[in-house]
Amino acid sequence: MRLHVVDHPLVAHKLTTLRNRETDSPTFRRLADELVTLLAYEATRGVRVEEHEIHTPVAVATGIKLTQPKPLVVPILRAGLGMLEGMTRMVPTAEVGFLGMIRNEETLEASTYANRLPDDLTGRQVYVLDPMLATGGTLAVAIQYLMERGADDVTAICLLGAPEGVEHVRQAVGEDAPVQIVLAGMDPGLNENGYIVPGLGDAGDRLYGVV
Ligand SMILES: O=P(O)(O)OC[C@H]1O[C@H](OP(=O)(O)OP(=O)(O)O)[C@H](O)[C@@H]1O
Ligand SMILES: O=c1cc[nH]c(=O)[nH]1
Ligand SMILES: [Mg+2]
Repeated sequence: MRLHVVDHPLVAHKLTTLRNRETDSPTFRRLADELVTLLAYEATRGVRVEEHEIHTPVAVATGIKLTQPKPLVVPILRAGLGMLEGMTRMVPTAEVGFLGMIRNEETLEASTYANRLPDDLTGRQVYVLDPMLATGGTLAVAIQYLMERGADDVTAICLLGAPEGVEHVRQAVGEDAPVQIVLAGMDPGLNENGYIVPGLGDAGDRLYGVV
């Protein structure tokens, strides 16, 4: 499993504004959207492509195009929905499937309440979207499920992570798993409620104006 924390001043600048408790929901949504487009650039370096011949107005040229089957993008509802548009803007031909997951705020265990994915994920390259990687329980369950269903390459794009969460996912999927986590930032840890510190609070509530 590979971890990539994006090191770029624009990403850090947008993340700082995103964290600020004074940032309102419309601005939070716009920043999450902008951040995912920047992260997508890094996260898709390994997207599968094949040679593709085209005719320019001047000559024949060999370039590349995305291969079939298309990449599959899976936002984890609710908060992951705030990253979907930014991702599909970068990879417009991707197919989109959905997982609805909720973390029990007492036990911190994740459960799945919605599942709308293609029947067969054999050999699929999957991009999972979820802004927060806290204890890692949610992402570990999601990635394990996608791989059990046949996905053979999974990249999780998250805005913020904590070391405990990354290690939990690593333990769950295994060191050699074809899994990559791309983060805009890694925070020092979690508080007693399983929230990322300093973090940005509840990503879903902030995206969708829940006070
Ligand atoms: O790493 P974990 O400890 O599992 O926590 C992270 C999860 O918690 C948040 O979702 P939440 O359960 O609050 O659902 P929501 O998207 O509906 O807000 C977040 O979007 C992740 O899915
Ligand atoms: O810090 C956290 C942890 C879990 N979910 C969130 O939205 N934020
Ligand atoms: Mg939430």
